[in-house]
Amino acid sequence: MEDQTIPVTVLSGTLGAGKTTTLNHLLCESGDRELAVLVNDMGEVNVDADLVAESSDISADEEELIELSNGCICCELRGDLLDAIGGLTRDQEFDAIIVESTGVAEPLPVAQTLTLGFDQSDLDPTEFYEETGIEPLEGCHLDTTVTVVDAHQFNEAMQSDEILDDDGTKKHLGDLLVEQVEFCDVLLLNKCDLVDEATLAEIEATLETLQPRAEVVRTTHGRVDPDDVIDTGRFDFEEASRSAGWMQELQEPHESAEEEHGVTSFVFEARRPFHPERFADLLDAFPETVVRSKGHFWLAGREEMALMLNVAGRSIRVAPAGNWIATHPPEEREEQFEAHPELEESWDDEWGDRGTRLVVIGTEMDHESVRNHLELCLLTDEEMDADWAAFDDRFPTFEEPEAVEEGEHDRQEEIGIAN
Ligand SMILES: Nc1nc2c(ncn2[C@@H]2O[C@H](COP(=O)(O)OP(=O)(O)OP(=O)(O)O)[C@@H](O)[C@H]2O)c(=O)[nH]1
Repeated sequence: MEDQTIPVTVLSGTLGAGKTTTLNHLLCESGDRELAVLVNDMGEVNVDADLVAESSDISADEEELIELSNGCICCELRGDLLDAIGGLTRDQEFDAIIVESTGVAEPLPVAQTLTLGFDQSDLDPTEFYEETGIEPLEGCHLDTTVTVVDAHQFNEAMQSDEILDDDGTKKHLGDLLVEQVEFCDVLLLNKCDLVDEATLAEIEATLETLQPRAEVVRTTHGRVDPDDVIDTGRFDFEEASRSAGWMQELQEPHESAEEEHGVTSFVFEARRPFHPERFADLLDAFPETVVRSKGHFWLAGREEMALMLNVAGRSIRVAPAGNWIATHPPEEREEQFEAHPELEESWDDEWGDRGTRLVVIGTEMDHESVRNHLELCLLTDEEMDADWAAFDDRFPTFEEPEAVEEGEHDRQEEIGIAN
């Protein structure tokens, strides 16, 4: 059923991608639609809000332009974001609300705040309300999440070593870029005027592989048809959380050799562990043709815990991925078998569920060579019989593996040995 409440669109995108330009275009082209906008800047002064006010007929003194400064709406300003939207829906008659995030904001926590705040999901929001003191909002719904991608900077950003600081949380530019691409309904490939057709087609193919569910729209100076990004009805939290290309690839792996503009992928699987020193060496010099890799792996000497590899451009992170089921008490193991029969089928008599499953997505990537590199990191027959604890292991040590959930970036540690 169509939601009759006010649709909210969230614009994300790295610094300078063209979010403000797109917002201005939407304000100019909104026609009969009354738009309210909410602009988030990290600094004390909201430069973007001033720019929006300057170049459109909307004014910061009026109710329809709200600034949220000195913080980030994906972190400490989550409550302020909901308060501001609550104020807009209570006091004024608007047809749609647009939220412009800062260039370092992660879209998932923003969407989570909005879906919980609007009580739009099946998740239990009680804890969230208690933590934030927020009342559930009525009268609006998260409708479309849009990521603006700078076509001119895309390849450079993916190869960049630049580290961004989002209020203490450090992350690579490529990592943030991939996160923004993987979690959205519409991708605006902006600054198309600065890039040739072949490069555009290649970036488009990468974007479609990273996020197969999103609509990709090419734009110049953010000139998008407002109907493509406002009141589209495209957002669905559960679907958005599951739709990243790497996740789909892990669920239904297929070696995609039929390349589209050189973008291909494969799943690497192994039932013996990586040698910690050789795998660390490989991550230190990971093939540049790999754009994205994600999945869990087994490191010799870490028989309690699975580790998660997260490669996005030049960013390489390793985080705990929970204890192997083989370490669980037998009754819990039985429960897992009932819930996931395939687990029992692939169970190893000696090692249980321990193993490696990584999706690897790349541009002009030599599958054989990347596969070979990974295979050479696996323990040899001789090493399988050696004392694994004696191997040189410079991966970080992690505590409390069970408590960590994928997506909780603040607990993920920069690997330190890569880059
Ligand atoms: N050539 C070209 N320039 C563009 C295009 N879109 C935006 N720009 C320019 O790129 C610069 C950054 O654009 P903004 O809209 O401010 O980017 P933003 O994403 O809001 O940036 P932050 O708020 O700093 O994160 C401005 O100088 C724009 O005029 C485009 O399609 N082509």
